[in-house]
Amino acid sequence: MAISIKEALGIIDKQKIMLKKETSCIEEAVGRVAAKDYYANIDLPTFDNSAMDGYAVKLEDTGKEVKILATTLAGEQSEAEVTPGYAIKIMTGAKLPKGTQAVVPLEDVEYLGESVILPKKIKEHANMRFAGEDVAKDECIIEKGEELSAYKIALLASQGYSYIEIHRKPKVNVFATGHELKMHYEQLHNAQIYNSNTPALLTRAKELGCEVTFTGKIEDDKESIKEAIRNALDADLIITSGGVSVGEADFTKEAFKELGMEILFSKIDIKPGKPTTLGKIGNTFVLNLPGNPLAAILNFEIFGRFLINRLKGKKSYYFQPIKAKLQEKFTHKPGRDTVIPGRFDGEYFIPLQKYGPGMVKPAAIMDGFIIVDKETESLSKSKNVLFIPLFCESTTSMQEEIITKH
Ligand SMILES: Nc1nc2c(c(=O)[nH]1)N[C@H]1C(S)=C(S)[C@@H](COP(=O)(O)OP(=O)(O)OC[C@H]3O[C@@H](n4cnc5c(N)ncnc54)[C@H](O)[C@@H]3O)O[C@H]1N2
Ligand code: MOO
Repeated sequence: MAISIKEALGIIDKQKIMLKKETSCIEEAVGRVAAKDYYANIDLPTFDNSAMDGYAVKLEDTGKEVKILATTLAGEQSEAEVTPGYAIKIMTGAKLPKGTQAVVPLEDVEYLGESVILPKKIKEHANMRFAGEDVAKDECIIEKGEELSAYKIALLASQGYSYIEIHRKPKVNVFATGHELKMHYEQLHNAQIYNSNTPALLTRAKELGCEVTFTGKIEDDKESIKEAIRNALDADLIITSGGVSVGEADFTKEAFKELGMEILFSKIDIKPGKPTTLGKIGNTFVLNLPGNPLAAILNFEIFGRFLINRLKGKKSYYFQPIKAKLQEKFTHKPGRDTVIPGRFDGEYFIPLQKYGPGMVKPAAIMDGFIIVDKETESLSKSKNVLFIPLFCESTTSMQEEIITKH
């Protein structure tokens, strides 16, 4: 019996995942997932310091002439103290001398040689940066399960961390069977087609942070397929496409079955992709996607991506859709929850004009998709839809307004 999309995701959610760890230097850890919590070793800033090149002063000297007592540069520890009638010249980032109540920028004073005249208004604590105002010592800076961006790596570096414990990349093995398939570097003969699914799944899994292996083209007999599966069982996930429906001349399904694959689900109430199957042999997950290219890709984006995020050890692995408006009224044949690929222009979701399950181009031009509920017959223009993006970087071919105004 077919299960719903949510039930299928629920099954993936409940799986116990065996996560392995490794240590990496922080610069190599971008895109990886932290395997433990990291805490601040020091306050940031580490000491009170100046935000401007200027003069450290007392507030009571506002508008007065003060003598320049000393100069302090970044990296220096000044012994001098600010007292009434005196200012200490200070550079950006330099430790604030004792007694500082504000820093006045160089350009705001009248320079008289050995003294300066301060402005008529000085705010308490102006241009002063305080220890711990950015990061407080002992606060958690990276949580276990967080994906490491370049800027989280900067945060680790600012705390003196050189190495970080991360989860191992999920190992993914991608498979191709089907005697009509040729690789793009081979010669096509009558009624043959190029295998576009394997390159799609290989590169997308890589893009999502997996270590990917391609088990070349396998002979279309059961023993060869079984041998290839046995060789791939050190992977966390084997992905295949094709041979999941009811057609003849496909041994993929049988080969997995004979190797003891436990079926987690085998039919989903989804269009396209009803035959998408997830199983497990030992600790290796097996995702059998439909052969139809768009069906394979859309189902990979829903179930494969979700599973990979779990295999990466990410703590936030649920989809976070973007609320978009539907550009035009949309009609839908009720029956199955349906995945509609489309574009997102920052405000509107625009379904693609053509998107048959056997097509390749729609996946290349979509920004993401919406999933229309099986009982929904139509969605009105401007209706809010839940858009699931493929990529988060939002760019366009035309220059757009980027400044927010009142
Ligand atoms: N009588 C029925 N026929 C079909 C049904 C059904 O329920 N009853 N389901 C249809 C649906 S839905 C889909 S999806 C496909 C799924 O079929 P398979 O997963 O068994 O895939 P194949 O038959 O091997 O291939 C389908 C289609 O995709 C092309 N293909 C396969 N692999 C690749 C690849 N690596 N790169 C590019 N294209 C590929 C293949 O040539 C076929 O055109 O079955 C429907 N039929
Ligand atoms: O449901 Mo199939 O998976 O149409 O393409």
